[in-house]
Amino acid sequence: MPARALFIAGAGTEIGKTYVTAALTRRLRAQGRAVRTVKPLASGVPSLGDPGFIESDTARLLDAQGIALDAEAVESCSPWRFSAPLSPDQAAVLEGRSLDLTDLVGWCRAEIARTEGTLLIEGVGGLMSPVTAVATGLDWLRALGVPALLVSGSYLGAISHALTACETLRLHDVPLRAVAVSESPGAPAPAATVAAAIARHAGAPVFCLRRGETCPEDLAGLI
Ligand SMILES: Nc1ncnc2c1ncn2[C@@H]1O[C@H](COP(=O)(O)OP(=O)(O)OP(=O)(O)O)[C@@H](O)[C@H]1O
Ligand SMILES: C[C@H](N)[C@H](N)CCCCCC(=O)O
Ligand SMILES: [Mg+2]
Repeated sequence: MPARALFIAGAGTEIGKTYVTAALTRRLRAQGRAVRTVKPLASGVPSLGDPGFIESDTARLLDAQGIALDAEAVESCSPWRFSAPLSPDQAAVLEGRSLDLTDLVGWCRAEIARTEGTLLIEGVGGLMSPVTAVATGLDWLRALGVPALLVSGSYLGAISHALTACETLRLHDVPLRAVAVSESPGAPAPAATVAAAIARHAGAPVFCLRRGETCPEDLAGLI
């Protein structure tokens, strides 16, 4: 039985995708549900031996799954890792490497087929950040044919960024399960106010994770 898969997309980069994905992973596990979380493509990743690796998306997602950090676990979570904190296509060029969308999609499909329960797939950067020289995260998501959870911040401007991503998903017939607003530091408006504004236009349920908060039960219930 293939996994129920969900792609976590961002209205932008460094917006809270990993924070929300890790929180959602912990909540699903607490509910006794089988869940696996992957970040297939990552940039800005130090080498495994670097002390900073513990702050990487891969390390944080493995920790949320209760998986010990070792080379095998890292490879199975994030097979394409690049060190430059840039768009993955640019980071790959700096290492003399390249990536084809067919390989990325093929890997994800194989993981969906072999995973029991729920498979959470964190994207990279924002929804339309390049993932290869010619493809964006939207191309990746459309090729997978799985629903999305969109992560927004609550900074000034976040409403338009989130609704622009929602509209893009709608125009491309990508099912949007929910929007999760992850509170941004120093935002001028309460995150709940930003979430309510997004909810008026998003056409999907909107949830809010204040700073340091865990994943709401009813968000996990939707997945
Ligand atoms: N609700 C929150 N409470 C506390 N910290 C948060 C929250 N949302 C985001 N952060 C923190 O903000 C920083 C950026 O968040 P995160 O790494 O999840 O972004 P991202 O969208 O996954 O970034 P990337 O595009 O690099 O994958 C991290 O240090 C994260 O722990
Ligand atoms: C380094 C950063 N945290 C992400 N891993 C990659 C962000 C790529 C953004 C590309 C873009 O949309 O401008
Ligand atoms: Mg992340």
